Amino acid sequence: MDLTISLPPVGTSVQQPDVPGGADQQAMGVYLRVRPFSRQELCDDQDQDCVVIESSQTVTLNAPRGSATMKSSEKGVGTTAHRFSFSQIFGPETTQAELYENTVQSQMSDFLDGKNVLMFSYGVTNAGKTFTIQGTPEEPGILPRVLDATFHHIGGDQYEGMDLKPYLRNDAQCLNPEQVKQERSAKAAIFASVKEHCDPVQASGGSESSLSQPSVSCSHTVLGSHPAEAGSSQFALWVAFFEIYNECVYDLLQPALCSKFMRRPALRVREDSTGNAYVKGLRWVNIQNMGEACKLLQFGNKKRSAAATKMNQSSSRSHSIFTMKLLKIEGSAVRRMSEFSLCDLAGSERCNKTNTIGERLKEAGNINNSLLILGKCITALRNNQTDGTKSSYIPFRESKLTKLFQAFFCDSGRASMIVNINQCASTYDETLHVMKFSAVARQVITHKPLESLAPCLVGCDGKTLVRNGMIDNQPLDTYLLEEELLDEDEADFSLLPQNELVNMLESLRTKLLAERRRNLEQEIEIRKEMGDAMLQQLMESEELRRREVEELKEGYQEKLENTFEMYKEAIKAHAYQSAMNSLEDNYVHVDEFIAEQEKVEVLRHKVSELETSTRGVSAVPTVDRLCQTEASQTADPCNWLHNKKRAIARACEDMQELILSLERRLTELSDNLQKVRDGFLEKSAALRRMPDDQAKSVADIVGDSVEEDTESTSLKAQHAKFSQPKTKQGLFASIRDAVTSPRKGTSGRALRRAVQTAQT
Ligand SMILES: Nc1ncnc2c1ncn2[C@@H]1O[C@H](COP(=O)(O)OP(=O)(O)OP(=O)(O)O)[C@@H](O)[C@H]1O
Repeated sequence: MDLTISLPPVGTSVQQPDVPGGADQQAMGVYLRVRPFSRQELCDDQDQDCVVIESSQTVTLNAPRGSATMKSSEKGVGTTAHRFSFSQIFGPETTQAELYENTVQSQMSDFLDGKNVLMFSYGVTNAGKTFTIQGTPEEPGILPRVLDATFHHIGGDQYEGMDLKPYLRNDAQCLNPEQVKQERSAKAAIFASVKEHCDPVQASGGSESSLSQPSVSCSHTVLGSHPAEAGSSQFALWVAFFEIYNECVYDLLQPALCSKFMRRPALRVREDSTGNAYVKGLRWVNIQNMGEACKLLQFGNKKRSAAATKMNQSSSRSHSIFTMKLLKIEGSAVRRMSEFSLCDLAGSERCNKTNTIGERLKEAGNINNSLLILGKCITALRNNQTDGTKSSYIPFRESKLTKLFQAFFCDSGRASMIVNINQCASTYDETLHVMKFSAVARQVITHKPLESLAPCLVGCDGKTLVRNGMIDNQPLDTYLLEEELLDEDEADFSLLPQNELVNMLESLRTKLLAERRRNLEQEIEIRKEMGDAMLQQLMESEELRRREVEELKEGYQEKLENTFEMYKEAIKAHAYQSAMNSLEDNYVHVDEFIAEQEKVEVLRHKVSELETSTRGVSAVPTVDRLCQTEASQTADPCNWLHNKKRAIARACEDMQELILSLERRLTELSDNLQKVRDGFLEKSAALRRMPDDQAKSVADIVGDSVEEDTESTSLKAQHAKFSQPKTKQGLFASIRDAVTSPRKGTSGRALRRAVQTAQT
C-alpha cells in the first residue's frame, strides 16, 4: 500500500512538530513497538539488522539485500537508511505491563475523567498488533489492562441496575423493566455459550479484578489522582465488540445464528443529530467484573474473521473495535459518559507477499482501501494543521473505519497509535511504508479532549428525558426522536419549550450553515477529483484506442503482405508446374525433330516447284509471299491451296454481292433519270406557256435538272465501261482493280468472269 506521503529528507530525524495551540493541543501519540524474532525467523536468516533502535525516540531502518528499497537505491532512487522518530519506542524486550504503563495510562486517566479516547494498532501482518491489544492469558495486552484498571477505578461503586444504557453515539437511554430483563437474558446467553471454553479462574467473575492473576501486575497509580467519588456517584461499564470486515460492520457480540449457513447481518453506520457516527443496532453489554469481560472477549474473538495466511497462522482479516462506555450515574441521572475504543487494525500486507488469492485477495483489497483512506485522512489533517490557510477535504466519510474515528480526530476525543513492526528482512518494504505513515501521523495535532457533557438521556421509547443533566418539566414523551428530528415534515417543534426551541433553532441554523459549507467544499472537491479522474481516464482510453488501432493496422498489413506473398508463391509454383507439364507434352526427341525438319524442307521444295509451275499465280507477288510464308508453316501444301481457294471464292462472292448492289443502284438512278426527263419535258412545255418574269425560276429548276442529267450521263458512261470486255489479266490484279476503284475498274460481270476463270 503506497500512502503517497512526502517525507522529510532521508537521514534526518522527523522533528517533533511545533504545537501552535499550546497547552490544549498536543501532537498525536505515536508509539513504536518492535516485536522480537521468533525461533523460525532466526532459522530463516531474517535477522539482517534492518531495525536499529538508536534511542527511546529514534529508530533507523536499513534496507536488506534483495529488498525493493535496496534495488531502488542501487538505481540511484532513494537511500538504504531511513530514520524515524516516535513519541516512544519499545524494543523487543518490552513487557506488556511496561508498554501499558508508558502508553495507555495517560489516556486511561482521560477516560476515567470523562473524556473520549481512541487507541489503535497499526502495522503489517504478523507484526504483533493483536498481541499488543489483546495479548495472551499469560501476557495480557492493553485491552484487558484497560478493563482491569476501569474496574479498579469503579471499585465498590458499581451501578447494579442495568436500566441506564448507552444510546446512539453520545447519549444514554433509560430502559424499562422489560428491556432490562431482555438485557440480562441476552448477557446470560452470551456467557452460557462461552462457559465451557472459558478459563475457570477468569470465568468465575467473582473478583472485580480477576485478571489480576500472578502474571498480570497492573499499576493503578494513575487512578489515584482521580478516585471515584465514593458514595456520591456510581459507574456502569457497557461494552461493544464489532469488526469491520470487507467494509461491512458485524457485531461480534450477537448470539450465534441458528444455522451456520445463515449470513451474519451487517450493521449500518449512521449519524446522530450532531453528526457523530455510530453503529446502528450494535449490542451493548453491561459488564461488572473482569470475569465477564474475559468471557465477552472470548465470545467475540471466536467470531472474529481470522484466517491462516502465508505470514501468520491466525491473521486478523478485519479491523476489530472494542469500545467501552463508562457512565457516571448520580441518582437516576447520567452525569457523564466517556468512551474508550481500542482498535486492532487488520495487517497492511501486500497481496503477493501473503499469497493472497480469492477471498483473501478481496479481504486484502478492502483492508488496504480502508487503511489508505485512514492514511489520506491523517495526511489531510496534517496538511490542514501545518498550513493554516489550507482547509482541504478530509475523506473521513469514505470508509466506515474513518467515519467512526472522525470524532476522535476532530473534536471530542484524543487518538493515539501504536505502530507494530517486526524486524524481518522479508517484510522490510512493507515495514518501511508503515513507518512513513506513522511519520505523518506523528505530525497530527490533537486537541485535548473536553470533558464530555452530560449525555442526553432518552426514554425506553427513544424520546428525550434529560438534557445536559437537567430533567425537563415537560412531559417526557413530548420530545422528539432523532429520526423525527431528521424528518422535517413530521417534527412538531411547537411541543418544545420556547427557550429550548430558540436555542435549538440557533444551533440547528449554525449546524445547517456549517453542513452546507462542508457539503459545498466536499462537492467542489469531489467534482474536481471526478473531473480530473475522468479526464485522465479519457486520455488513457484515447491512448489505448490509438494503440489498438495501430496494432490492428499493423496486424492487417502483415496479414495482407503474407497473403500476397502466399499468392505470389502459389502463382510461381503453378507457372512452374504448367511449364513442366507443357515441356512433357511437347517433348520431341532431337532425332525426330531433325527428321521432321528434313521433311518440311522437302515439302517446301515441292511447293516452290508447284508455284513455279502455276502461271499467273506466280505473277501475284503478294499471294506468292503469303504462300511462301504459310507453306513454311504447314507441312501439307495441297491442303493449304484448298484453303486458299476457298478463301478466294468467299472474296469473289463478296465482290459479286457488291456488283449486284451497284447494279441495283444504277437501275434506281436510271429510273430517276427517266422521271426527271419526263418532268423536264413537262416543265419546258409549261414554260413556253408562262410569262417572262417566271422564266428565271424555271431556268433554276431547269439548271438542277441539267445537273441531274449530267450525273445520269456519267453513270451511264460508267455502266458502259463495266459492260465493255476487258483484257484478261492476273486474278489478284483484277480483284484489286475492282476493289480499289469500282467505278473506274472492270465491271462486276467481268470481275465475276475473271474469278470463275481462275477457279477453273
Ligand atoms: N512482543 C511480542 N513478544 C512475543 N511474541 C510476540 C510479540 N508480538 C507478537 N508476538 C507473536 O507474534 C505472532 C504474531 O503476532 P500477532 O498475531 O499479534 O500479529 P498481528 O500483527 O496481529 O497479525 P495480523 O495482522 O495478521 O493479525 C504471534 O504468535 C504473537 O504471539
